[in-house]
Amino acid sequence: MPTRVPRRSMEESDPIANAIAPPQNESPEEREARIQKERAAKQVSDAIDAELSREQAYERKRPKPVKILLLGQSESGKSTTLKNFQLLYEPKAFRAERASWRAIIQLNVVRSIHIILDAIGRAQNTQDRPPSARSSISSHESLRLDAELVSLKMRLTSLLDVEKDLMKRLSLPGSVEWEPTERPLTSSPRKRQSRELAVNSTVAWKGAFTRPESGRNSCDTDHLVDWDDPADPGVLLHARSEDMKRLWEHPTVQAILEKQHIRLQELAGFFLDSLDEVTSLRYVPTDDHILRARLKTLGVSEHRMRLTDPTGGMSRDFRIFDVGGTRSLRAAWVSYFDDMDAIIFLAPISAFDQVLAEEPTVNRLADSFKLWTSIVSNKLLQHTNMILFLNKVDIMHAKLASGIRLSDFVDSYGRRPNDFDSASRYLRKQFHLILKQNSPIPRIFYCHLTNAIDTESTKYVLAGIKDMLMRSHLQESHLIL
Ligand SMILES: Nc1nc2c(ncn2[C@@H]2O[C@H](COP(=O)(O)OP(=O)(O)OP(=O)(O)O)[C@@H](O)[C@H]2O)c(=O)[nH]1
Ligand SMILES: [Mg+2]
Repeated sequence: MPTRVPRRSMEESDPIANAIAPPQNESPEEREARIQKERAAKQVSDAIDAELSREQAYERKRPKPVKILLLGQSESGKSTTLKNFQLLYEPKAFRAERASWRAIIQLNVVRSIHIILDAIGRAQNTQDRPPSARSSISSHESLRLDAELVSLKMRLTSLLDVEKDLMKRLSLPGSVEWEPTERPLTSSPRKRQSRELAVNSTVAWKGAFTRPESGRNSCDTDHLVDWDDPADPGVLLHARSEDMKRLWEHPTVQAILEKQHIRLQELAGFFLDSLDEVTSLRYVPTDDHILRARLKTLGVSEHRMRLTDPTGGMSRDFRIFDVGGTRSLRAAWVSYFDDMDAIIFLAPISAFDQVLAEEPTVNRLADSFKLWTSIVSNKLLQHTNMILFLNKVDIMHAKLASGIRLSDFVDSYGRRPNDFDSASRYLRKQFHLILKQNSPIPRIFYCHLTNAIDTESTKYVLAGIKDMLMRSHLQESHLIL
């Protein structure tokens, strides 16, 4: 026969009731004081509840933010486009970050110098080999390093310390990584190993270089940098400025770079033509320099800004998402596809003769076409506005003008003229065709030829996009007819 378990009292079975039960043997005065306290606590709790419901009601009534996702392969210009948005709509905050960008530009300079030193090293190795070993790379044989070049090389090796110092300051735990990247600058089979700095966008790395007392909205750029810092790498860069210039302008260096197919001017974060400014003692980057600074993105960063519609005077919250474009990071994009109002897809058309840093067998333009196809055909994005930026048109102009032929890399271009208008029209048509043939439901093709480091022209493109999105967003919210 089952034995009956006696029912426990409420206090015994419920630990919460147990905890808040009045103490035993309470005197009438103690009871009164307790009741007063409980009444006051309930008033506070009711006030918090009322505030929460008011906030929830406000959130429900408030129009949803306009969401924009920036997509495209690595180095396509996503972060640069975000910088343009910030410069246009949050100029104070953008400029308050100059000290951090100063450090990145210094790193970019040192990286370019290292690429040159590595190239000289390779040329020297070739020269030092016995003639029998040199026969297969005979194009390097005519190069001779003069005494000046050898001593420049030795002196500039000290810049390694600048790199180390900047890295130490940037290296908040988990904030940055050195990405070992293959960096072949052309489709040439020759591979070169070089390292590129990448920052995890979720970490506040920018704080490492801004003086705490300067504040985020400080406009006084001179106060952003700690000029008395004895470890400021700007001092050594200034001391080596002439050496760097002589190295970069040295005819033998130019010949070595050409022979090794290295086009430094096209490299992200190229500042060797601005060494006077960048290495001056009290250098603070201009807006243009910040746009040209290169820092690879890891992860996804969200930027919030409040934009105003100039006609109706209405304001809307905008959220812009910037992602890392390297192949290994693309799987993370899909979790941001839901609920986006627009995607700005960047295809750097000047990269038609380059390969991916992370996958040296893949042509960069082919990768952009493939990526665009997969984005426009994605069902999760069928209602999302697609805005295509055919970016880096400045480099495209220069490349075609220098005689590099699009048809050598894009067979279907055939015998069309090798000028910018024909080439850009052709590529634009190909991207349009892909959109038409692959979109799950018909959509408008918005396309702009852009140079994201040119603030003036980009300003108009972004303002147009903002107005278009604001209007369609308001219509959807039934706030305008
Ligand atoms: N000349 C030129 N340079 C550009 C243009 N757009 C971007 N850049 C430069 O190209 C480099 C790469 O741009 P980013 O914006 O960092 O590229 P990203 O797409 O964010 O790259 P990941 O973060 O690796 O995905 C930067 O140094 C930019 O200054 C352009 O239209 N013309
Ligand atoms: Mg980026």
